[in-house]
Amino acid sequence: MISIIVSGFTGAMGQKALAMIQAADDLQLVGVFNPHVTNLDPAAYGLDASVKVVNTLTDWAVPADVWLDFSLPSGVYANTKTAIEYGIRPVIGTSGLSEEQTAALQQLAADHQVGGVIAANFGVSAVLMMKFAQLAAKYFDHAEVVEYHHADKRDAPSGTALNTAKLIYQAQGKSETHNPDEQDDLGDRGGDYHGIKIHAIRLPGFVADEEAIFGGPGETLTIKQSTTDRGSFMTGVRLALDAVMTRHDLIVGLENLI
Ligand SMILES: NC(=O)C1=CN([C@@H]2O[C@H](COP(=O)(O)OP(=O)(O)OC[C@H]3O[C@@H](n4cnc5c(N)ncnc54)[C@H](OP(=O)(O)O)[C@@H]3O)[C@@H](O)[C@H]2O)C=CC1
Ligand SMILES: O=C(O)C1=N[C@H](C(=O)O)C[C@H](O)C1
Repeated sequence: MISIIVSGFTGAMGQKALAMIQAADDLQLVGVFNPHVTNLDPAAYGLDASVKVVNTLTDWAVPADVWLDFSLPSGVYANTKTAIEYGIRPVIGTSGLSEEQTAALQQLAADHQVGGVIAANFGVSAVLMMKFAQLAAKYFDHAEVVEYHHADKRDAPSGTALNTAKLIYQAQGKSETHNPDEQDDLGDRGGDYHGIKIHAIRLPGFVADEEAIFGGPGETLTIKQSTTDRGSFMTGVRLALDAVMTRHDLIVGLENLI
């Protein structure tokens, strides 16, 4: 039995995670966390009386095997740090951790011998999209990333888009160059990660799509994945929940598990 705390439990992904845990015989929900909730009665959220509802990280008092986090970029670092300090294995889906924060958390996890996973995307199609983009980047000097998300998404670019740009940059081994005469009066050319432009679309109707577009002399290559149901992320979450039980390091990227 794996005991789990779900952080960000009132959100879209938190709710999917609760449903997945409640449907599994070998997973047990022991706590939920959101600093903004004031009602600490589990019944108010349709949860079993044994589940602790917590709204502060101070003096964390709910022991668990795993801290599953789908919260917000503003809170994810403190949440993960607290989990590790209390010996709770972090499985982090929340976007927005910087490279410095990720490195600091990996060091903290190593110091405490706590296993964990940080994954920009738990979807198999997105993980493959990133792997294929990494491969294509060796053959193309120019790429742009486009991500399409639901209108409620609070952060931009998506963690997946940023991670894709990072992988492309690492594979190319150099920053991309652009037409020096380019003019961008309205910011239409998007965000910039070492010259790789990132464009973020926010529209109702989308769940999460990401694409990497490569261009070379006389040809282009588009690698695109589409998420049509958040339930698809739960396959990867389940993989991570099982994996962290036997790991003693903090793994970054689901591709390093599958
Ligand atoms: N890795 C992956 O595969 C996926 C990752 N994500 C990422 O997961 C995160 C959540 O996405 P989504 O569920 O759609 O977003 P939502 O905005 O629906 O949910 C976020 C929830 O977190 C709560 N919250 C706010 N601050 C904190 C905090 N410090 N600690 C704990 N909970 C907090 C919010 O409460 P309140 O409303 O009161 O502020 C809200 O209920 C995002 O970063 C998103 O990018 C999403 C899908 C897949
Ligand atoms: O907010 C979302 O919805 C998603 N967020 C993650 C991200 O920022 O990459 C993963 C996926 O794109 C869905």
